Amino acid sequence: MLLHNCRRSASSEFHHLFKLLVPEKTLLMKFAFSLTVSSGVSLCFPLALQDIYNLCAVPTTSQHEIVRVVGKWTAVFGAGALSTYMRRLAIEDLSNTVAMKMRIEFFEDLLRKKYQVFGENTTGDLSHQLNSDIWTIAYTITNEFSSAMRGVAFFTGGAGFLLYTCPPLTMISLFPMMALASISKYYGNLLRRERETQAIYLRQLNSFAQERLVQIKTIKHFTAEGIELKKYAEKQTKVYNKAIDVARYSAKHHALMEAMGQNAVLWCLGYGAYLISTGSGLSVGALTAFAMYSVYAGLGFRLLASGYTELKKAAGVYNKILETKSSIDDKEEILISPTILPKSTVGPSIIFKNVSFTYPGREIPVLDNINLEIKSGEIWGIVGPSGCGKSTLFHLLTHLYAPTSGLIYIDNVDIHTKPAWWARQQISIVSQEAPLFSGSILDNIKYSNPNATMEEVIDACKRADAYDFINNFEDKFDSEVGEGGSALSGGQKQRVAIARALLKTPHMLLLDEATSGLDHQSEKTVQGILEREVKNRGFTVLLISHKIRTLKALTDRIAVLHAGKIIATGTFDELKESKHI
Ligand SMILES: Nc1ncnc2c1ncn2[C@@H]1O[C@H](COP(=O)(O)OP(=O)(O)OP(=O)(O)O)[C@@H](O)[C@H]1O
Repeated sequence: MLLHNCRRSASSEFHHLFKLLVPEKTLLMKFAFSLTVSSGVSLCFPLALQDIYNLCAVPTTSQHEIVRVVGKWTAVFGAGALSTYMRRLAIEDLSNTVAMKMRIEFFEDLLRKKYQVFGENTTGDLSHQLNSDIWTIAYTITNEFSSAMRGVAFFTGGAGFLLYTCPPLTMISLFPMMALASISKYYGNLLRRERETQAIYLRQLNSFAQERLVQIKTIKHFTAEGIELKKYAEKQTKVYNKAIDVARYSAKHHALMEAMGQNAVLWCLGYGAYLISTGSGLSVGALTAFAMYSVYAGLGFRLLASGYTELKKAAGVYNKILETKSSIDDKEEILISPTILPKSTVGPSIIFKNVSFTYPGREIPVLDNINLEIKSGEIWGIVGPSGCGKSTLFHLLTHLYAPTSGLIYIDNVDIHTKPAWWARQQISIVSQEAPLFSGSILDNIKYSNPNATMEEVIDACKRADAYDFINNFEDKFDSEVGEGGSALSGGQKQRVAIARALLKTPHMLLLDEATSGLDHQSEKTVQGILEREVKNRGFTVLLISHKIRTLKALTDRIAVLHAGKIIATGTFDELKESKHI
């Protein structure tokens, strides 16, 4: 019963895996055809040897006969070489096609994943799955599958020939193969378990390295290179030790397989020699072909066994990918080609009604029964001590998370009755980090509006006070910003981020401590830009700031948050009077 279940689960695992090949019908047909021909031709090799040996055994053989036999087999092996070429090409095409399609589909799945479920996997883990794991699967279901199929052909062809020509000899050469079967099964299971652990260690190493390289500046600031190197070396040693365990089992497996395979031939030849010596009628040519077929049968068995082990491993890796893939509930609708909204004359109203929120996996609510009514085009300040939930309010408005209870309205529309992009499309957010992508300044600015004209880009840059410094760069708008914008100063990065936010023609502007990471001069510049833009109105503004000057100069009203609750709302002067700010 247990065995039956194991077989059933292995076949359903493989079924999942091979479904990946189904769409590639043309390539599969090329592959199947070339595999059949090349395996068939390989199986003929011992027959060719048998022919030649038999010619040698007859001293009166004519030269013409030798040329004819050699010519016939040369043509057969020529066709075999052609089919091997086709098979290799079809396999490579298949693996790369499967990997390409899987990667695009997986990447799309990641982009569709709701932000709130994203945090369950580290980025290192995801990029390992996207690159390495998908390649392992694509490679295995093509290359290893091809080897396993050749194994089937060699084993059945070889064993069939043996049985047909001399059953007693067959029993002798197949006996070591029975031993091989149980050895392979034992080591196959052991290796699969060990390799799974090895893959986990490798992923941990990958995630660690990726995070450290992203944070290289922090490492340098804390002169922590030595500590990080030690940690990396420890993790790498764990990977190495596991790899050696795997290698040890694998080496034992191969050594036993080799010894058994050689013994199969040796015992078979020995017994064959005995049969010839007893005058049984067995020819030297037939014995040679027989010995070669027993090699084929052994080799076929070996290919089949290792193909099976590798396919099981790939099935495990594929299961992990299927687990990472989002369920329907974890996905959100995405815009394939973003549409830019027309400029609004006045921004929308925003209402938070009895909104409470607890982060997934946490128990204590971060926001507790928030009620806020922001009128169309108003500028609101959000203030409160660190950790009181100010940024979380923005996360809910931009639909990155859904409230645990309560409703959020934009222009009297409950945002959760709309796809997530509906709210995001109307919002531009400028935060402390100014996250940029590697690429040119122009790429980064047009990120919010890929169809913008150069005039619109220049206008946004002028409004963001970025035009002059961009123009002073040697490559102007084509200048590279470096990874994460590392080739720009903090103030320049922030101004590029503001230009990008403005080019989107937002209906709502969310400013999250947009100037707090800057030096005094840059802060003054960026502050000035924001004051100018915010005063221009045309959008509703929510701004998180600790700066009294900003709050006084810009806001119509302010909400004071404390431990996730709104404890006061009013104008700057009212709140000053009541000593809330
Ligand atoms: N992704 C998250 N998962 C779990 N808890 C989180 C997450 N993000 C924030 N928190 C917690 O929620 C609380 C509010 O965080 P939030 O970033 O909203 O505070 P804030 O008022 O903006 O703080 P600051 O002024 O320091 O930026 C904090 O206690 C924080 O630890």
